[in-house]
Amino acid sequence: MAPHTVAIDDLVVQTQNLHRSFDGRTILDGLNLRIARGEFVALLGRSGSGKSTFLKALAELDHEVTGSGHLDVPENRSVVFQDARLLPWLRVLENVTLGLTGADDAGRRMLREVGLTGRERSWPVELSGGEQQRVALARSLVREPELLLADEPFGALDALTRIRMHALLKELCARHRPAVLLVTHDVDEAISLADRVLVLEQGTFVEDLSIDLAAPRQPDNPRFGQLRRHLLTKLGVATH
Ligand SMILES: Nc1ncnc2c1ncn2[C@@H]1O[C@H](COP(=O)(O)OP(=O)(O)OP(=O)(O)O)[C@@H](O)[C@H]1O
Repeated sequence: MAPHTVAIDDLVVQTQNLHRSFDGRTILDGLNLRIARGEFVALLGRSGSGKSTFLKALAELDHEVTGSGHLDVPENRSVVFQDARLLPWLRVLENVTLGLTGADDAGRRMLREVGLTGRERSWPVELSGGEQQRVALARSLVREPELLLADEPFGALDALTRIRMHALLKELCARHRPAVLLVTHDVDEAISLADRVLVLEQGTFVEDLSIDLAAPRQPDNPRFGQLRRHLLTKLGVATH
């Protein structure tokens, strides 16, 4: 695997030799990663390979991660999970601006950006799963984070909604420019969205691939197919 070069003064994430084990079982085995400002990185790996464990380490939600090196992540970061995790007793706009003072206008703008103008006063329970995830994205981006950590954010959505959400996330990232670490099990999602795709296997990154594909990234493009086959092979899936 060729090392990925990133300008040293423009790093948003830097991990050195990150380790995590559970009950004597090594899950992260000395991971080194650098993510540059505004870079979109997708993280693939088989179920149980440690993707969420790695994301939790970057979110500083796991204080038992060890390593002889260090973990640098910005304070201003947001996390989005597979379930929107909205507070049911707060209206949509209040969910977006929770913890921020004087942010109603920014919250309304964000809700417009995610296509939810007119739903500011709705309760979360009145929204579909896709709409709730749009609110979660608005909540995460209204803070203009330097780093957006997303753990299978579209995993629970139907295929059509997922494609719409991909387009939305691309648009939002182009406007707000956070660095992104997107955990996904969906190879096409990774190729469609990311500048760079990592594959985690047996505790280490076995691939760090730049996606050299111009927009629009269509799955029927031959180069898309090549990248898909390459990544599936790295994931141990036979492609004939
Ligand atoms: N708190 C915990 N206690 C014990 N084992 C854990 C804990 N969290 C994760 N693990 C184990 O670590 C391994 C990696 O889990 P993790 O959730 O990071 O995988 P993943 O790649 O995100 O999987 P999936 O794609 O299925 O979500 C799994 O074997 C899991 O059982």
